[in-house]
Amino acid sequence: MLKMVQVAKTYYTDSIQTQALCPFDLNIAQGEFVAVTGPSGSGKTTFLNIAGLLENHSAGQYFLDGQDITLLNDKDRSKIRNEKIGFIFQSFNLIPELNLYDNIDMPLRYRQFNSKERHNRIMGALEQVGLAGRKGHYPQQLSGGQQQRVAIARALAGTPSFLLADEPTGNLDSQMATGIMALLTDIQRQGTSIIMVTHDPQQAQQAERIIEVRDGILSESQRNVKAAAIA
Ligand SMILES: Nc1ncnc2c1ncn2[C@@H]1O[C@H](COP(=O)(O)OP(=O)(O)OP(=O)(O)O)[C@@H](O)[C@H]1O
Repeated sequence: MLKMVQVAKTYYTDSIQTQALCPFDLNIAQGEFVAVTGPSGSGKTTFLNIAGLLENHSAGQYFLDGQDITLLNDKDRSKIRNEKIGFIFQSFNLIPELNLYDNIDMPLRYRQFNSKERHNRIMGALEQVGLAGRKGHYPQQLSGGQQQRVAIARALAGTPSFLLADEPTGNLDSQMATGIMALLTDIQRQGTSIIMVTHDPQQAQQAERIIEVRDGILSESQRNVKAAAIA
């Protein structure tokens, strides 16, 4: 599904070069749950931005579902980003002026779905996160955990190849965080791959694979046999 070959990232600012990511190879298969950990400034966000096509890599090749992303222009990259990648952020990133239904509809409007198809996708996703009854409510009428569920529904409604989650429980108390982790595990078991950046070692342990980033170097600890066995 996702294949990176000798991908690297260097930032050039004035006369300063920062090698944010050293060349690495990575394969992630359909349905895998991968946690990305590492200290502040190690390169996690850079990795996530490259995987999510929000930033260009400066070397190497990135294949998504067999397609070489490296060769695409900005317009085609945006299209693939919208169709194949679902984003979940620490701060939910819902639009306060829109109700839950319309929040989920927003990215679908950029796709070629008719209104019935969009409706079915929105309601299906809301049901999956247990909030179908709240579709007319606004984000501020929901708890933090519920808002993150809506953000997950928004990501799922587009049936992406994978979800990219950046500290998805960073703004939640531990009970809500547990609920969100259970939901993500459920989604992964249904076949959607998840790549999740987390500072929380306990959360990382719930993934099947743990990638650690240190000073721009990616390394993978042994497959998490326990999580894989439970899955
Ligand atoms: N736009 C940029 N221009 C120049 N350097 C950058 C840029 N973005 C990131 N860097 C540098 O690249 C390195 C990796 O940064 P990155 O944000 O990926 O780390 P991180 O692991 O996500 O950190 P945190 O956990 O604090 O968010 C850092 O040295 C950072 O200063």
